Amino acid sequence: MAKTGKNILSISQLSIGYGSKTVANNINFDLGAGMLCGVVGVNGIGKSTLLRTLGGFQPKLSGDILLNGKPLEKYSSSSLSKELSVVLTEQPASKNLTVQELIALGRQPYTNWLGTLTKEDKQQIQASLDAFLLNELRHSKCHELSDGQLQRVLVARAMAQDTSLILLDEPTTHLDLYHKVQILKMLQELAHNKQKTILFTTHEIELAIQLCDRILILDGKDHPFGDPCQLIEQKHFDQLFPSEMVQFDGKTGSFKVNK
Ligand SMILES: Nc1ncnc2c1ncn2[C@@H]1O[C@H](COP(=O)(O)OP(=O)(O)OP(=O)(O)O)[C@@H](O)[C@H]1O
Repeated sequence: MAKTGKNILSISQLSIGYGSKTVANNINFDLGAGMLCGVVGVNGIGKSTLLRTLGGFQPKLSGDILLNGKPLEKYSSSSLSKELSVVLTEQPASKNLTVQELIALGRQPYTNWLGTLTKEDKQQIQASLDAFLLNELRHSKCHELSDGQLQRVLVARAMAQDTSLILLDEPTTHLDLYHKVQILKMLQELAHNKQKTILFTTHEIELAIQLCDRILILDGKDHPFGDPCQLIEQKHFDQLFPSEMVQFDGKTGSFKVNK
């Protein structure tokens, strides 16, 4: 089960955007160890912008991002790589690497300048191969993999990096329903069993409701955050899409198309 306690990620009064263009402001939420959190919202509302800001790829406009109690901008890139791993939608640059080699790259923050893998590094790589069912594929080249297999490899690399926070941008894109559920369940297990804090953007709202411990709804106004059941009770999903087309059914936690 997810644990509460000390916050791994603490966001207050955060504004995100590009130069003079504010994409979203007044974002507030906290995540403890062992929590799986989905970020949902309509196209263009700012999910990827938030993820890139939390990952340190672009500056915040204002507000506070605390990672393990320390402002994100105070981390050096080498110390940040031991606290935060990011899985983006882009394909890996080195698709000629084998699955095992790509996952081993997750150990880079811990290896010496020769890149020598210690016993602990090798154990972490093996644990990541096991957790994401990649043993049989360990010697396959990444360019030979299906989208679902590649996504598992990318998340396994983040697991090998062994950071307290893992951010993922749309990890279920291009996957069929079975493989969407598979990857989200693996993320849930990683969060709950290894006490990782995991935040991902998604359009799979119904799956996020079923599997996440917390959901952040980017709605262009208040950005509700909380336990999925609580957000349903407070009717926060009802306004997400224009009601003439799609309606949310709070009893089933699913969306229905108006015929
Ligand atoms: N590099 C950029 N410079 C300026 N504006 C940008 C840039 N990238 C994105 N935007 C704008 O920021 C807003 C939020 O985009 P973002 O990609 O974060 O939304 P999103 O919720 O992830 O969308 P989607 O669900 O379609 O992936 C959009 O209006 C987009 O046009």
